[in-house]
Amino acid sequence: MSIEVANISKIYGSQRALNNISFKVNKPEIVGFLGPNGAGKSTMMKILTTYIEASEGQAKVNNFDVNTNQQKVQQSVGYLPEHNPLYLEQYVREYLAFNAQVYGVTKERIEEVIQLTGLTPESHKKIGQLSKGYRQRVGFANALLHNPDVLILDEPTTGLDPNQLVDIRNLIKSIGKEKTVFLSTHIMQEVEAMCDRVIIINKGEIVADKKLKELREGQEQIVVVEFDYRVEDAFLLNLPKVKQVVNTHDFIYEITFSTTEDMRSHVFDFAHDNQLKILQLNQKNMSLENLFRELTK
Ligand SMILES: Nc1ncnc2c1ncn2[C@@H]1O[C@H](COP(=O)(O)OP(=O)(O)OP(=O)(O)O)[C@@H](O)[C@H]1O
Repeated sequence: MSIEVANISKIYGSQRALNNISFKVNKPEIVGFLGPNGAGKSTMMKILTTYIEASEGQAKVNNFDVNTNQQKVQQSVGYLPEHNPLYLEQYVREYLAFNAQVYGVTKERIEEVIQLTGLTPESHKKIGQLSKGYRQRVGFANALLHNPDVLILDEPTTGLDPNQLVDIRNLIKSIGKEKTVFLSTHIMQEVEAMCDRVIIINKGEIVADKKLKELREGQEQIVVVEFDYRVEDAFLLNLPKVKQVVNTHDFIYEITFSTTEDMRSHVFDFAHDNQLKILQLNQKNMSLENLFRELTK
């Protein structure tokens, strides 16, 4: 087992930031740790990376106890903290070389992680000269330096532009084929795009632990369609298996179907038959969003 958390609590003064949390993560697996602001995500990650100690309970990473075997835990984990502490005056290679020394890794490995994280074109620059996305890549490169089995990423894509978002997501997905990735986020699309499983935390307690596949199965589906013209909601209710139609904006409609079968082709045919032009047509998996709203409100 890569991560094993048993009855962990963390108390700050009079506040219980984590309350009796238990979960396990296998290898290879990408698990999204999802929760609203202040839910306790970073606190849990800091405990797993030995930055802080839990008040109660036990946690193991790569079978090493975070309290009694901190060094082994640190060797097993690559950590990308929420506020990545980079030295802006240092050059990319200089920064990585410094940390490589700490871990005792080779120069070849530095070049390997630079390549792996797509840093090559920017690797001659000072960290302060890099865009946010590239700084994030430096954080990734740093977390990967010692080739850890477990990656703990605290909100790895916050503040990235859509292109960099896609690159970093792809990077995480490819890493997750071999390693354990435990990443926190409060963005549901992030979980849907990358994760095998989601653990939802609210006010320091786990409120859901589910495989994404399970969530997708047996649930309803929403198709978002934009026409070039206003359509009566009631008219769209003639679509097969339709449950609800909501006109969310101008000519944009969210149509809920009580099936997991991809209904976009039916919407397309419907538009064609009724001389409507489609300006956008997307499938939205609402199950995670519904679950999140229900469990964290
Ligand atoms: N060092 C600290 N001292 C006191 N309270 C703290 C400390 N660190 C965190 N907390 C509190 O613990 C709770 C959980 O915080 P945490 O940072 O773990 O949440 P989070 O889920 O990561 O939030 P966000 O999504 O906003 O980053 C919050 O109420 C926070 O104010």
